[in-house]
This record gives sequence, structure tokens and C-alpha cells, in this order.
Amino acid sequence: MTRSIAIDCIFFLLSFYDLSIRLTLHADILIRPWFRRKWNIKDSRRTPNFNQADICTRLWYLPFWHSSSCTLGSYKKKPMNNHPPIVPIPADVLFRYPRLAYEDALKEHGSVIGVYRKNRLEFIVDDSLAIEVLTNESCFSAEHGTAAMLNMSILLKLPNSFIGNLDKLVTKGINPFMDSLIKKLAPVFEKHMFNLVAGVTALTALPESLSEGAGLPVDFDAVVHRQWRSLCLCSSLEILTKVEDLQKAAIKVASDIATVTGIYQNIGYWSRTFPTIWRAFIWLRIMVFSIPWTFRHIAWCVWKDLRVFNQTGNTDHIDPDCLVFHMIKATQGKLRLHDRLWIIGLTTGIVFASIHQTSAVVIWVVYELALRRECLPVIRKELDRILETDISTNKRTLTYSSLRNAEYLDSFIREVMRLKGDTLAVIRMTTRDVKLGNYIIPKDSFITPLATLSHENTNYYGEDASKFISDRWVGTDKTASSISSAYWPFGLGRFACPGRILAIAEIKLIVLFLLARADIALEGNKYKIVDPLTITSVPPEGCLLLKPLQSNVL
Ligand code: HEM
Repeated sequence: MTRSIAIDCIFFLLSFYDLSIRLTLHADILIRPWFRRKWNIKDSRRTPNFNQADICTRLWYLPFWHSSSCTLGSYKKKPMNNHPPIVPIPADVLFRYPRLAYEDALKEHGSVIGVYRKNRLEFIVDDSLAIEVLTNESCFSAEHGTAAMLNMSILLKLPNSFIGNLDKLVTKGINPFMDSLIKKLAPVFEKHMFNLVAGVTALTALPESLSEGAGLPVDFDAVVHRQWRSLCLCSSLEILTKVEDLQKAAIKVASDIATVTGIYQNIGYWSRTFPTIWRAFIWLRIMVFSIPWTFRHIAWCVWKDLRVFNQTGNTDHIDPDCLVFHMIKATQGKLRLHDRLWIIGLTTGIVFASIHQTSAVVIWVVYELALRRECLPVIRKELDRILETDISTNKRTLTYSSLRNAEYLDSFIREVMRLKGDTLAVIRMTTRDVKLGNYIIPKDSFITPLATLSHENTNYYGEDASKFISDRWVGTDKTASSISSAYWPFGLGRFACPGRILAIAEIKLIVLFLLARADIALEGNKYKIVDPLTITSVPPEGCLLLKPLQSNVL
């Protein structure tokens, strides 16, 4: 840590060097060819894709170029015997072209390599070792990986497994109750999506608006962030739906945890350039101040419910679909102080796990659909077929069984999740020195398989593995949530995402209710990938256009 901070300080000083070069280059474009000739920077010695990096990046790494590595990080540790090769990949290249950089390095150096990223050595493996790494929990631990990412190794010292408990909670408290959950969620999703379309309908009625064309822009990201994220909470923590402030607090907590895990670290210049100082600072700010402060409302609500349970001995005041209810039921008898704190801790974990990734993936799915407009009529036809009639209200609506029958949409979502370009999406940490292939991976090392090598592997998917075929999975038993050695956007092994069934159901609800009333398109027919290294968690940016339908499906 001290060493890393010292390295960051050196980086800090060197950044002035970096700045001066950037200024010089930007000031006079004419000197660029001279620089190119002088430093012969046309071709990379290491990665063929490196020529895409700009001249500034190369000059930034110039002082370290002739050493065995071009990142300062590699001076940190002396490799032990049988250590996998450490491949120097400049940070900027990793950020911009992670997939190509890692794939090339693995192709050149073998199936396991070490790469320094954000001052941290990570081991990357190819498809041949992916299953071993993802499923052998005793050597490659998901729990250790998550705790280390959060800088919360204290979680591993607790008498109960935190992630194990989260996993059990979702498996026992959500998955068996999907029918009733979807019954509760569907009307809320319906209302929000229909309101969104109604807003556009009102605008298109104005004489100055475009009546033709692809539609009017809506701030879909904001809808997902403000409204839909909070809707997700209905499913897990019904308590939060009662008070708007609590929803906001939950969203803030989820985004704080995402920041601590480094999800947004790639986006900012300072966080990328001074990763260790940034991590220490952010950890302190968020874990010590922000989360306790923001979470106090939610914690207080849960605490009150738990107190009432302790006083009365019954759970009548809590919705039986709410996870707090299941947590109380799982604890025998009266709740002691540590039981209550544990339940509050698990609540934080669920808030993060259930909101963050789902809201990013829904944006991916909607944007991909907007680019493949030929799929919209097929989905609408499917929607018409799967709708069920509620006998009490005589109204056609979506139920969990109708969502399960949405085979085409399911296949589309699976293709999006497979091909959106995840790289280092699922992390593990070695619990001891582990032999992997011909190498020894030292204890406490981050290790992760490169997802693209599994998800687009021609051995599994045939020659058209990288081609998006929307109905590829229709009529097969492979649904968007069924994971395998060739498809693991939800992880694999003992701690594979337990919330995947709910996540896919929620994504289907939002897409179906949206398409029931509107056509979608993307402005300029494109979106921008904000962070190619963290595709699953950081959604793409684009401007969604909505055009209300002439005749609604629902
Ligand atoms: C599209 C949305 C989602 C994606 C892509 C996703 C992905 C993942 C991944 C990759 C993991 C790690 C698995 C491993 O290490 O093998 C995970 C873990 C987990 N997920 Fe999800 N997830 C999603 C939605 C949800 C939802 C809706 C819930 C809860 C209702 C949930 C609850 C959990 C829990 C409890 C864990 C284990 C704890 C942890 O590792 O943090 N997830 N998820």
C-alpha cells in the first residue's frame, strides 16, 4: 500500500511531464510527424493494436519503454519461479481497447498472463482455464475476490459468510415467489412505461413537433435511474417503496458501492492516473462517511421493523414478500443486536446486487433493440400471444408464466448479454498458491477469465459465434438466465448470480411494456460505449427516440 502510494506520487510528478507533452502536441500539430519519425512509433513491439493509441500515450510511457515493462506497477514485485508471464500493456490501451489488448496478449504468451491494471497485478486466463477458475471455489474464491474489491477483508473474518447469506436470501426469499412478485411488479412497470410514452404522445400533438420521423428524444437513462431502479427495489425490499426518500437513499448507496468496487474508476482521468490514492480516498469517503450517512434512513426503517418484531413476536407488520420478512424467519427466536446488524448489512448488499447491474443491462437491451428495429414487430406479435387475462379485472396483462413464454425476447436478451463485449466481468481471488497450467499463481492474487473468449468461441457457437442472431436460442432450452461454460454473464459456480431469474423477468417487463405502446430508435443510429472495460456495469450512452404507436398492443 505504502509502496503503491509512493508510486502514485511519482505518477503525480510525472503527470506534469505528461501535461507539457500534451500541450506541446496540441499547440502545434506540425511537430507530430517529426515525433513519429523520431521515435518510430508507428508499429508496436508488443500489441499490434497499439498503433491505435495516440502519440501522447506513447510519450507518456516513453521513460519506461525500454524496460521489461512499460507500467510502473511492474517494478513492484519480483516474480517468483513459475510465475506466469507479466505482459506490459499501457493503461490507456487497456482502457480503450481492453478486449484486443488482452486477447492479443493471451494469444502471444499462452493461456495465463499477468497484467498490471490500476497498480494491481491481475491474472487473466483464456477459455481453456475459465471453468477451473470460475468453479473451483476452494482455490479461486468469489468471496475473497468480492471482499478484496471492496477493500473489506473483514467480511471474511465474520462467523457467517456474507455472500453466502446474500445468495441464500435471494434463492429462498425471491426465486420461489416469482409468480407473486411479478404480479405486484407488472402494474408498477406498466404505469411507468405507459407514462413515459404518454409524455411523448402529448408532445407529438403539439403543432411544432415532428409528426414524422423516428420519434422524439426521451431521457431513457434518467427514467431507468430515477424510476426503474427504484422499482427493482419493490421486489426485494418492499419497505423502500413506501417512502421516496428511501428509494433515493438506496440508489445512492448502490452507486456508492459501485464506485468503491472501481466500476467508475476507468472513466475519470485522476482515478485512472492515480489509482491507489484514488482507491484509498474513495474508500474512506464512501465507506466511512457517505454510506453510513445515506443508509441511516433505510437502516432506521429496518431497525424499527425488527424492534416491533422483538416486542410483539410476530411479523404481521411486514409484507411476506419482503426480504426482511425472510431474514427474520431465518433467524430463530428473538433478534439479538448482532442479528439486527447482520440483517441491516445484508440489506445493503441486496440493494447493491439487485439494482446496479440490472439497470445497466436493461439499457443495453433497449439500445440494441433500437438498432435492430426489424425485431420490434416480432416482439410485439409475441407480446400479443403471451398476454394473459386477469379474471378479477378482465384485463390483459403480463404474468410470470407469460414472461417465461416470451421465447424470442429471451433469445434476444441472451444474445445481447453474450455479445455486448464483457471482458473482466467475473472476479476470483486465489486462497493459496495454486498450480494453474504450467504456472503457480500466488496466494491472494486477483484472477479472472476473459469473457469474450468464452462468449464468442467458435468451438461452442460455430463459425458465426460473433454474429448477433436474435432468434438463435428460440426452441432450445438455453434461456437468458441459464448459465454454462460457454455463457457466464451472471458468473458461474457456487456464487453465480442468484438474482438472474428476477433480473431477466424485470428486463422483459420493461421492454414489453415499452414496445406495447411505442416504436424505438436511436439518434444517429448509434450509441457510445462509455467504458469498454466495465461493459456490464456502466451502460452505453445514446439518445433514445420514442414514437407512440398508432394502435397499441396493450
Ligand atoms: C442483469 C442483471 C444482473 C447481472 C448481469 C448480474 C451479474 C452477477 C454476477 C456476474 C455475479 C457474480 C457471480 C460470480 O462471481 O460467479 C453476481 C452475483 C450476485 N448477484 Fe447478480 N446480477 C444481476 C442481477 C441481480 C439481481 C436482480 C439480484 C438480486 C435480486 C442479484 C443478486 C446477486 C447476488 C446476491 C450475488 C452474490 C453476491 C455477490 O457476488 O455480490 N443480481 N451477479
